[in-house]
Amino acid sequence: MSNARLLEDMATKQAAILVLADGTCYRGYAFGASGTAIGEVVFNTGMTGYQEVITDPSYRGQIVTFTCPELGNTGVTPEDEESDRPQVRGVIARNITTLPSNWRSRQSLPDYLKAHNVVGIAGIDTRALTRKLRSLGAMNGGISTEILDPEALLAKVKAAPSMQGQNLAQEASTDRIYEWSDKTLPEWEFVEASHLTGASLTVVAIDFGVKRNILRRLASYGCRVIVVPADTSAEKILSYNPDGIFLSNGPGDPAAVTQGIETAKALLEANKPMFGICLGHQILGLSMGGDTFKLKFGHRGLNQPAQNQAENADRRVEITSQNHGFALTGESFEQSAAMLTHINLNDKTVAGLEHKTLPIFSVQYHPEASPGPHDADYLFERFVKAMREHKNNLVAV
Ligand SMILES: N[C@@H](CCC(=O)O)C(=O)O
Repeated sequence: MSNARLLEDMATKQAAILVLADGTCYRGYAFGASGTAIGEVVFNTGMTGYQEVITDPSYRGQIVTFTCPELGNTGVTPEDEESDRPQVRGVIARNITTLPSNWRSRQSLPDYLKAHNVVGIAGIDTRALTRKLRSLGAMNGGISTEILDPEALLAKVKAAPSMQGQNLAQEASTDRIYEWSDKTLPEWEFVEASHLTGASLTVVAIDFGVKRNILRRLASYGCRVIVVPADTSAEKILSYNPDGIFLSNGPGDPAAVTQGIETAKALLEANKPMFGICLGHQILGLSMGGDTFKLKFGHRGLNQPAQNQAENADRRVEITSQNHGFALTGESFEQSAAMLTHINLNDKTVAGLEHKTLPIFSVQYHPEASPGPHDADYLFERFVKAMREHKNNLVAV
């Protein structure tokens, strides 16, 4: 979109402002709901998948700015939601399309956000904003269509809590236990290889803010997936006699999810296959004696390189989908029960772990993609294999 068109849009549309905690103010125009949203401003560099990002529970409490220059082109499709509603506090875009071109779309992005009371601001140079966040670090910010005085909005931004120390997993979690069944899962999504069938395998998935595509990928192997709230006790989880336990992604600071960490510790004793993704990976790492820290600006995008450290993997690099602001400290595992299996090649942070003796492993990235590349999808197969082997061994004993 040309600058002239941008200026014209800004003249005809409702004004909105974005203020960062360092006092910088950006002016743009509103889309979605009117109002004010305050949260941690983080950038996502993916060129596709705005709908999956907006509905990903791991983004709770955050205002997401997209470097993708235009959002809304493919509208909103209910089957593509990663949860039942938008989870982000607010959306920052360079440009917004109000007339989607996609036969599957049921609603435009602005209408969807309006219906769910999510404030958006467009007309922002999101690439310049991203460069700023990269050099100064992710910080709180606010977008508003009603407080157009930058100083007044800045006061609200300054009063907002930092992401560090926030336990958001409980509020993102389910409040009831349910069995995942995806009536919309197409036939071709089921894995055909009979030796790998997950039929007769039961997985208990601890929901810290789970993305639907993870549950879909587990179900695609034929596993029975029982989803339980974040505060479910190890005893209750084990009462389902699961063949494997899955720890999901989720929002907030992993170190603050103390109950989840205690549960994971107790589950380690059960000697069952366990698999963790993102927050679930961090919680598993913390339960095995590791530490976490806050990254300067996080990893959120679809092209993060994770290198497999295993000898037999030949240092293969997986291009991965990521969304996290915290990470495990590599050194904290030197004396622990776990070892590092993957590292992020961009900054050498921990991207994967595995228990030295038990069938327990986890990754900081999102093998279910949605959006993103499928390089790491083999991890679901690995989990199903681990559960199958474990079950066969129990039968053989
Ligand atoms: N909330 C955690 C994990 C994110 C996730 O599970 O997607 C972080 O920002 O590091």
